[in-house]
Amino acid sequence: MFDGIKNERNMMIHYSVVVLVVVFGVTLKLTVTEWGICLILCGMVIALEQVNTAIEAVVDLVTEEHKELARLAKDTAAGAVLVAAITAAIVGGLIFFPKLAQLFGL
Ligand SMILES: Nc1ncnc2c1ncn2[C@@H]1O[C@H](COP(=O)(O)OP(=O)(O)OP(=O)(O)O)[C@@H](O)[C@H]1O
Repeated sequence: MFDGIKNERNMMIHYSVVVLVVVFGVTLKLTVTEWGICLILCGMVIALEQVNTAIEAVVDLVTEEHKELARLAKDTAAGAVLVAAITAAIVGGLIFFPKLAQLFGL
């Protein structure tokens, strides 16, 4: 599951965010639907990070030369993780910000 320092660091960041989501989710009393959405998004980001790691490994296995297709494969896989992470952050904000604002009376 954890391969390489950078990938291990990325996974630790993802799992730290999951812990924060669970802590804030319990504190702010998310509904079942909100829990479902948050868990799907967390799972999507972590799964895509694993696919990204797999694609990097396969590319490095196939060639160590500098090739356009290798660059395309790695950058597209990394881009997929980024798109998922940005989507998760936006949807997480839509769920958590109104509850936080209400909690702090804003
Ligand atoms: N064989 C290659 N041919 C062409 N470009 C490459 C190749 N290997 C890596 N690159 C380029 O260098 C960047 C960094 O490659 P590296 O193998 O270090 O991936 P990485 O930093 O672990 O990836 P990421 O940060 O996207 O998860 C890639 O995103 C890609 O643009």
